[in-house]
Amino acid sequence: MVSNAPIGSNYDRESELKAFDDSKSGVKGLVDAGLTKIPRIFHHARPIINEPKSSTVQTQVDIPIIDLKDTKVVENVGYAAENWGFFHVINHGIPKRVLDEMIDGARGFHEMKTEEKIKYYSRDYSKKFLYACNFQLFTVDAPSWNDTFLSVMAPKRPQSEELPPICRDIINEYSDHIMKLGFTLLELLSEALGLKPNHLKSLGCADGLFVLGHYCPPCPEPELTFGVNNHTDSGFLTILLQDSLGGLQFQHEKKWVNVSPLPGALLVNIADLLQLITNDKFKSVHHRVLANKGTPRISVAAFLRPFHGTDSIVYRPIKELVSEENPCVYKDTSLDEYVRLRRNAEGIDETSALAPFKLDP
Ligand SMILES: O=C(O)CCC(=O)C(=O)O
Ligand SMILES: [Fe+2]
Repeated sequence: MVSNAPIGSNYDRESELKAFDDSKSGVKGLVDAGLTKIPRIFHHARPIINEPKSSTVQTQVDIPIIDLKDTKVVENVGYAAENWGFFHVINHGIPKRVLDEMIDGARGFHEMKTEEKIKYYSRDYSKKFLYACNFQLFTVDAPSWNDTFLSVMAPKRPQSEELPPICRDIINEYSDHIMKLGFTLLELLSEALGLKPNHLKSLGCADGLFVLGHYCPPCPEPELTFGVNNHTDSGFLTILLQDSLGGLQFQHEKKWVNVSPLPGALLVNIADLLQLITNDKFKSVHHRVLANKGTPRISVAAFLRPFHGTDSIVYRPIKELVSEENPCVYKDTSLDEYVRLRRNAEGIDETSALAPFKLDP
């Protein structure tokens, strides 16, 4: 594996990672302890401080806004999925109260007393609810400055007592809404592909729902790390709720675009498996979150994805989307192989996690 580890980083990294993980209090714990410099394990090999800003970030870009009540919604959503991979959705029908309570619930969880929160700290992915600092803490070259909880909401809801009381009700309510919205989006995307409305749903694109609550506490040296490392999402579709701070950027025309939060809107992005089954028609694009000095940033990402235990399922481009003019570009790809190779590719920034599955690499 290519290493992105900072030059001169010949310290006992494994021990530092382990000691940090054993504390079970995440990056929030470090900040609460009054840290003024970030630990070396968080130093990125290619930090934001080394990026020539003017040439890498586009500032004045209007990202697509999809109005679900617009008569041209199918055409609009298809255009955005093909040309941007990211779009805002408005008139989605989820009440503002639910969005606000979901952000507050995620904040409430991460700001609980450490002794209550550490009960949930785990890397046992068979659990329905767990929290950790970086689920890939030990495999990435530098972790993100971010603590996350993960709640597996479909195909089967967790038992009530598996969810923390502080956010139990809102995670359930939010997930009901997100599932409905997810079905609507999959219908629109199916139609935009010229398929029957239920096509993507019938392929299992919304069988699994993971809800992730991210918390990026203020970072004393934001220029040396990232709030969320550069990545593409691994499922089919991601629906993101973010607070008003901003910091998310995605790749468009080889530059980073800043996503200014749009109050009341949700941000949707195409993930890798949807790019694969649409034979590259829809684009799963790289994105990242900048760390910041000032205020904790909260975001909630809902992943529509396959569910645990479906590792042997094989994905391939939808046959209706393949033709002589549009030949199939992917080999048959099993979920477990995709997950395994994806892990190996972490930290190699611009490489698509789908690259190993291309027929003509
Ligand atoms: O927090 C964000 O804005 C983005 C989170 C994200 O990209 C993810 O959870 O995959
Ligand atoms: Fe993401």
